[in-house]
Amino acid sequence: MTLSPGITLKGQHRLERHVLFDADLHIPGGQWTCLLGRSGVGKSTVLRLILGLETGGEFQGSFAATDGSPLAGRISYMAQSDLLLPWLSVLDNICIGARLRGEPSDTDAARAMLHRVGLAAHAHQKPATLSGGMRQRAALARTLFEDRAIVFLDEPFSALDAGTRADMQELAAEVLQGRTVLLVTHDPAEAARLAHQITVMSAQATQNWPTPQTSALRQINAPETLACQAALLEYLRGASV
Ligand SMILES: Nc1ncnc2c1ncn2[C@@H]1O[C@H](COP(=O)(O)OP(=O)(O)OP(=O)(O)O)[C@@H](O)[C@H]1O
Repeated sequence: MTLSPGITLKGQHRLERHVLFDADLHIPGGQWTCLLGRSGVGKSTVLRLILGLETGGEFQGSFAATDGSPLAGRISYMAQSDLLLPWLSVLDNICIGARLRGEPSDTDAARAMLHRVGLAAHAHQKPATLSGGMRQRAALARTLFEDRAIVFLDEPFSALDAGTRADMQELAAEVLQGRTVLLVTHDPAEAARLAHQITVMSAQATQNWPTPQTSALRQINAPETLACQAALLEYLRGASV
């Protein structure tokens, strides 16, 4: 795999007449950055901006990969809604990226990924026959299967029960090792466990929060993980959008 670049973004995003956020983001290459902040502050908008998708507003500023090459085509994206195509089987949804690019897809590898997210027995079902958590795991499998240098995950574990969530965090950390990951989450415990960098976003600024000294992926019950989680939660409860 080629080295995963970092991303910088600096500027102001306006929605109609008001400033939604003023951001100065430095996302390090090859690491996990967890982005937190109050609902509606613009976390998903940051992802959509960098992806070149519609945001409903206007951005004045710039963003770029730190290696100077275009970002287009190097990012895989898992949105909050699973975006599974209802007329395709789960397995065909996993392979959709290759199919859209006109490339052959490695069905065995796709099946192996489905196995890893616990959906091997559901490969030929349509998304509508799955539970919300199963659909989210199918979307995660599709994103991991894309094998890109940069990965954007927007609340990817939000529909999962606690045990499955911990399992999927570990799977994603393993598969995406060395990738540049930008994870939007509302869960301080998730950030404390997974992040190399924690960034808290408000309307006025983006600021980095101290991560534990230990290396990610951290033990859920390690004292430094719990301390980071508690301090972050306390801060977020007091933070305004
Ligand atoms: N396509 C759009 N058109 C107009 N406004 C939009 C559009 N997408 C998002 N917004 C608005 O931009 C603001 C930020 O939305 P965004 O989804 O980025 O927030 P968020 O921090 O990710 O929220 P949450 O944590 O609830 O997912 C909200 O006020 C939202 O209504």
